[in-house]
Amino acid sequence: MRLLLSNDDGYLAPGLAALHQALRPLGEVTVVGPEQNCSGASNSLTLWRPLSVYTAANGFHYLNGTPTDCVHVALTGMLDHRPDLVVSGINNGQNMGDDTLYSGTVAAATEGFLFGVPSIAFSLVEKNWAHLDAAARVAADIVEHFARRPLPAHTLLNVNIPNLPYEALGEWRVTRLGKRHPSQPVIRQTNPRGEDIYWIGAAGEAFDASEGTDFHAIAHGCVSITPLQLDLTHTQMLPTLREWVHGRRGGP
Ligand SMILES: Nc1nc2c(ncn2[C@@H]2O[C@H](COP(=O)(O)O)[C@@H](O)[C@H]2O)c(=O)[nH]1
Repeated sequence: MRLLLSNDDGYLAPGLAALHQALRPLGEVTVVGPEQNCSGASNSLTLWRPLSVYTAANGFHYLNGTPTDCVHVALTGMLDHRPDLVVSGINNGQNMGDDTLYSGTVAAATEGFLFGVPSIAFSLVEKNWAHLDAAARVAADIVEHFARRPLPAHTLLNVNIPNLPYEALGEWRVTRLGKRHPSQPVIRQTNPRGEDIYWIGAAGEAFDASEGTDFHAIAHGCVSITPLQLDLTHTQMLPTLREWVHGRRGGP
């Protein structure tokens, strides 16, 4: 297999190194990661300045842009081949429910998906890498299974892995995204120059963690595998909106 790896915690992050180490035996692995931590970067693309690509001593490429930039540049300007799989992570923390909208880790995989390459995002649900070795083994198990039984090109998977020793991990569960309550309010402070500054508050607690969700699977020690799609059309609203539009008086 030929794999393209990226992440959003930065090219020096332990999660990327562990993922690379775990996937190397499965084929040819190219790494293109962001120079900085881009957590929360979502699908942002850098359009207002050029990007520069560098190569670290360990052979990882990195660029002064976002996770989406990394995969975009790799697929359209660096690689002389189309990878069999784009793999993003292993994220330092969970990407469940609404997190997936803000996540740079998911965004890197999404960019591969948009270019027609099957893609997988991996996140270890608790920060600070306690059982990163176990998460890396799970990532290799899933990629190996994909190699044996490929999924269609239009595959985008969001995988969350419990923070547990490998032997304590439960089954792989196919899940849907749960939902969170809105984020906590910002934290306002004053800087040394007397100006207000704001820290984004914590993510909201789970609102829908019912059976079948990613939250539920993780709460039961299982690996959560969620298939994602990108069509944001709110189809259930279409009839209501048509009525709303056609209900205009004297309108065209
Ligand atoms: N509102 C907040 N959201 C948070 C916070 N920490 C994490 N998050 C959410 O999780 C993802 C992390 O994903 P990443 O792949 O971008 O690292 C992030 O995008 C948010 O959705 C937080 O403190 N507050």
